[in-house]
Amino acid sequence: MHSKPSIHVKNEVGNLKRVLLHRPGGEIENIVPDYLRRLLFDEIAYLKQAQKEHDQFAQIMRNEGVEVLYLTDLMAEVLRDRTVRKQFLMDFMEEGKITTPGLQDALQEYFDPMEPKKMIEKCIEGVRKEELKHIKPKALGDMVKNPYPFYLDPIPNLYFQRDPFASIGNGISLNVMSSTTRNRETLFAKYLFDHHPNFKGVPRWYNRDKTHPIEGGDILVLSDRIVAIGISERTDPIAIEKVSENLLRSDEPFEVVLAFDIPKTRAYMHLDTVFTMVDFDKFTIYPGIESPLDVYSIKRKRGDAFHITYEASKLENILKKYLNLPAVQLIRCGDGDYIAAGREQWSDGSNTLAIAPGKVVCYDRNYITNEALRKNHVEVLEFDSYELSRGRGGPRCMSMPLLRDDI
Ligand SMILES: NC(=[NH2+])NCCC[C@H](N)C(=O)O
Repeated sequence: MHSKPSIHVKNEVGNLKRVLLHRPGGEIENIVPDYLRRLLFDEIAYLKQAQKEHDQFAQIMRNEGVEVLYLTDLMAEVLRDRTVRKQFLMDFMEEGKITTPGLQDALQEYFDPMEPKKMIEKCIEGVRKEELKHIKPKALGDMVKNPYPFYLDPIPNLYFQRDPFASIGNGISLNVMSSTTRNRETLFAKYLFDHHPNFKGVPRWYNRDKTHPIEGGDILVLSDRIVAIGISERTDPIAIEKVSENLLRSDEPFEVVLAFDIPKTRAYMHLDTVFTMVDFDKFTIYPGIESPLDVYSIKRKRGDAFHITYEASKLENILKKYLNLPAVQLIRCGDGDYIAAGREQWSDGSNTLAIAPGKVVCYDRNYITNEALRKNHVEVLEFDSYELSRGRGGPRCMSMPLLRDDI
């Protein structure tokens, strides 16, 4: 048992103490129009501006006393160990579909002189064809010509640190991503939790060797008793059941998992694109998912049995009942206006990151929703959002809380 756990997240809104980010880098400049869709982007983004915005986001949190960690720094520490570095590269190549021996050797040679930080950045950025000069063909696959411009694909969605793993209580769900392009992101998380001295021994409620996908944007820790998980385009009910079983059987205080069945569409790919918590009794919600919204509760009964119940009641009532509150407030994206709601949801107006009860970080472009939040006595800290928003994710998607105060 740890004396001081490295993961402690028992709610969505308690004072944020430590957060994990990835600052977008060269991978953004390897997104080309032909592969936009497969890379889950809708537009070509301008990196310099995206980095400026990301730095503003990090600075807002630092100003509020949050310790900001970067994935590349932690991974560089992990890769200082030569054996781990070697194993990581093998795994990374295999998952990047580099399986022919000539190409494997050439890539190994290419990465070999690099410092760990440089190597990890390069893994994320992707490796273009012209970067590898000397490939000694050893198999048919090394010889055939292929017009695809990369040996290793870029990983442009890594700045959405919310998704590859999720902190729940003192453990994590090490996720299986629903797309090939994002699944390599979970390898970084695996190496972090397997090998970084600060993260060893953290319990896992799910693991990346499983078959059914679940992504962190669907997981909301509503309280130390209640976790909400979206059944979405990205998260399968079978994965939700598995996480629930492991979590509810553990010695964590969690008692109920609420599964929210949201529409399976790109615009609302995760629960946190349509529903986030902004205070202990306040939520933002995109009105397009409200009625009907099917919610199921998963509870552990005596012994080892689990009960799954359809919650036949309005969302407000379900939240009141499970969070033990006399009232809850739902604050609508676009302040309830149909056109504004659609526009602002598309740029993640409902995707707020709470850094304290009633204090959230938001994109500045969603000014109607931000005003609605303020009207409802929520403090909103804004930053620029021209470019980061092109990746279809907002402040919550871009951050993985590692430590939060209990409420
Ligand atoms: N937690 C989130 N809502 N993440 C948004 C991820 C956006 C990313 N382009 C994807 O499609 O996967």
